[in-house]
Amino acid sequence: MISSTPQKYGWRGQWIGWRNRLLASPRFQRFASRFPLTRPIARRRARALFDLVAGFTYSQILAACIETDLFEVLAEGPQTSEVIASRIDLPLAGAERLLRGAAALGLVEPIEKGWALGSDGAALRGNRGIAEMVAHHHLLYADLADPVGLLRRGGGGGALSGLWHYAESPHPGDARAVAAYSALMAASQPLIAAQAIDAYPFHRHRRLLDVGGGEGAFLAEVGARAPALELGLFDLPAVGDRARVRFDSAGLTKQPAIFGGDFLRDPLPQGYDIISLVRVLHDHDDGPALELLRNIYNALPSGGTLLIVEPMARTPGAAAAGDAYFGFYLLAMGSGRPRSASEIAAMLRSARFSQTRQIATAMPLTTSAMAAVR
Ligand SMILES: CC(C)=CCC/C(C)=C/CC/C(C)=C/C=C/C(C)=C/C=C/C=C(C)/C=C/C=C(C)/C=C/C=C(C)/C=C/CC(C)(C)O
Ligand SMILES: C[S@@+](CC[C@H](N)C(=O)[O-])C[C@H]1O[C@@H](n2cnc3c(N)ncnc32)[C@H](O)[C@@H]1O
Repeated sequence: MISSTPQKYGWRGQWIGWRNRLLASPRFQRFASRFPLTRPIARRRARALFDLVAGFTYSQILAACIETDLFEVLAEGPQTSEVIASRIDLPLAGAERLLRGAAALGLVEPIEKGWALGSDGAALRGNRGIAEMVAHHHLLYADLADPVGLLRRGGGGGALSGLWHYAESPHPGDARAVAAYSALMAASQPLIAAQAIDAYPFHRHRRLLDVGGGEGAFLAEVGARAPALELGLFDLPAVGDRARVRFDSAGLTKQPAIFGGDFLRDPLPQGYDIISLVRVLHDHDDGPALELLRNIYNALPSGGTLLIVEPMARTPGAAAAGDAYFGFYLLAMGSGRPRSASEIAAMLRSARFSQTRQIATAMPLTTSAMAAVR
């Protein structure tokens, strides 16, 4: 065990110590909750702390709404408790308990003689990918039942890692193994693609290669927005096969080229003036991540662009998503970590890229972007 030697952290450390002693004092808390000027602040902070303590219950109420298809039922219009109970296949008491809980969270709304979809329920329903994410969270939830154990083990080895470890298995070509994860990624891709397309001028390029492009959901969206762009996709062979099926039915003007291989071992195809890495870099530990960046550097022409799109750590206003959610998600997955924009920029420089620049996106909570030039 490392002994904690007293250290001096300057005036900021002293201020934090004084502030924390005050905030922890029951007498101060009692005073602040009663004094009219501090009462709103005390209530707000208590509410935020309560959400932190009880948030897993809220998530499970949401999971029950998704599993029972409650939002779909309410999207047809307001309904009585009795009708809802029969439609979502719960006893009346159970349905009413769920409806009350969901109403408290803004997901549904009580209305005369019944219930309607709430405003957050409606926003959530508008993004199908979120429902898919919620539905697969039972895997992460199981892994997080023992968070300290997970941290001690260094992550992985649990329910979530089983979903994606095909990529590191000795036979990563198994169609069944890749199906669930690839479908999940494709379903959640619209959340990401729309922001990347709004933020980055793809039409200025001629040929785009999406590395780790999954089933091709990202390319299909970019292709629809920039039809002159020639498209290519690189992923494991079994995943590429799934992309072929999607492209066949997507009605793109030109069929994208599909390359099957291992981006850590095989050379990437050349002749593309932009390569994208969408939700890929953060899946990998630093060593393989740097290998991948070097592989991309070697494939790009001089002046070619690498575009990295993924949630990033320490993003102002989105640190809870980057550092807390994705930090622990990737821990449970068993490899990778969310990196900050400056960490990614440093990795890009060690892979000999230049002109790294962050690209502002509309929703950094789920998507940040960075470009660099060979
Ligand atoms: C109309 C009236 C009366 C008033 C209008 C007022 C007004 C302007 C309201 C705004 C309403 C509005 C437009 C709301 C919009 C809400 C939105 C866009 C909400 C979006 C929420 C997004 C969420 C919750 C996203 C969640 C994403 C998750 C959990 C993603 C998980 C991704 C994973 C696990 C990816 C894994 C990839 C891997 C494996 C790590 O590589
Ligand atoms: C998190 S998914 C992202 C998929 C897609 N870009 C998206 O955002 O929906 C990571 C992708 O990288 C692929 N992948 C992982 N390891 C790989 C490897 N060594 N070689 C090629 N592709 C790999 C996976 O098959 C998967 O499609």
